[in-house]
Amino acid sequence: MAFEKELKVAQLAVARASILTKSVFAEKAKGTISKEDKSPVTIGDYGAQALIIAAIKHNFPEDEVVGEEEASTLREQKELSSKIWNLVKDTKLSDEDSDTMLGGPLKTEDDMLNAIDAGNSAGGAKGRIWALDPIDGTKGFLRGGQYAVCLALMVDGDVKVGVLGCPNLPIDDSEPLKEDMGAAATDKEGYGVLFSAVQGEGARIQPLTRGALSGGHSISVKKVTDVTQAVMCESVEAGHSSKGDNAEIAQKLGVTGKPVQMDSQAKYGSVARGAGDIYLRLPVRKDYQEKIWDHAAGDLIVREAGGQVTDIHGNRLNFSIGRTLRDNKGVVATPANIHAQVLKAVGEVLSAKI
Ligand SMILES: Nc1ncnc2c1ncn2[C@@H]1O[C@H](COP(=O)(O)O)[C@@H](OP(=O)(O)O)[C@H]1O
Ligand SMILES: [Mg+2]
Repeated sequence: MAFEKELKVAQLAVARASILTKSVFAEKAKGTISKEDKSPVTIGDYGAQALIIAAIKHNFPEDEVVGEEEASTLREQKELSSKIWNLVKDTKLSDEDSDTMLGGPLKTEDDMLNAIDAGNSAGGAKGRIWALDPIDGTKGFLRGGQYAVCLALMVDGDVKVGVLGCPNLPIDDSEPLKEDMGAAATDKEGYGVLFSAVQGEGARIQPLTRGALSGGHSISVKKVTDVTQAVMCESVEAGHSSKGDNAEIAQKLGVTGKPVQMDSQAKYGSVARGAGDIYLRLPVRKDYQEKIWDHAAGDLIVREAGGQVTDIHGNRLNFSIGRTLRDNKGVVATPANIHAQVLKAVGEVLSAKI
């Protein structure tokens, strides 16, 4: 098996970081942190990035990381920094051997800040580079909905390993996709999954509960024989993907069900396990460049599960040109057998607008 150690480190690091984000949310849910306070997401984001980068650097010191966050403002906010440090230093997996593999907990607050800042790679087409989004779907995290801890390894610009921690998705693959799953799910039994894929070796899912990683099975997209019955999923945020265009495309395809709205790369995971079928991300602002950390893991997981992922023009997402996907516009992720049909509808609706 290729990239065995990379996969293990990524799975364990994402699991450990997911535990941290869940504990931050639990504080918020208890009311210790007020509803208006946005700091939980900041704490979760920085903390998760520190834990994951520390694990990568311990195991693969030469590798680079493209991480969404950097610590310059945190270095000025001592109180926030020490709050995050208190969580980071205590976040452990339930299995001690696994913690040891990750290099154990970080030693000092300064180590934590340096780990966060090590996510400063410019990306590109050469060498081993990890793409990391410590909390994708910030809005979802804050409202108790879907969010994801996302990590992918690219080698020479090609995604080889992808892992998505989705603490609020149901463990049961056959549970129908619902918008409010997250709100019901936080810290309840039966929720929390980890998706992973290695290029050429398929995609898997396993439960992400109490930090233990066990069990799991391979997953595949649903074989959609009648596109009118397909389940579509889209962003919650109207500013991230055009709902109007999505509705027109659905109509053109004859899809009758309402699209399921959820934040984060949980959408990619849902398509990969056959709970959702079509994920469209339709540009709202022409000048917006998608970030590689918002797509790298999901792109591989869907493709390894038998799906196809392109932009709205039918081009593969190009992760080799830096921190953004500036060569691509939007995303069309579907089971391979209906991709051409969906892409055609996307093209017809969007070209009529130019
Ligand atoms: N104008 C825009 N168009 C598309 N995506 C955007 C956007 N502005 C921000 N985003 C990205 O959308 C991500 C969330 O996607 P989704 O809507 O699928 O949940 C955000 O990730 P973060 O939540 O990590 O900041 C952010 O990177
Ligand atoms: Mg994101």
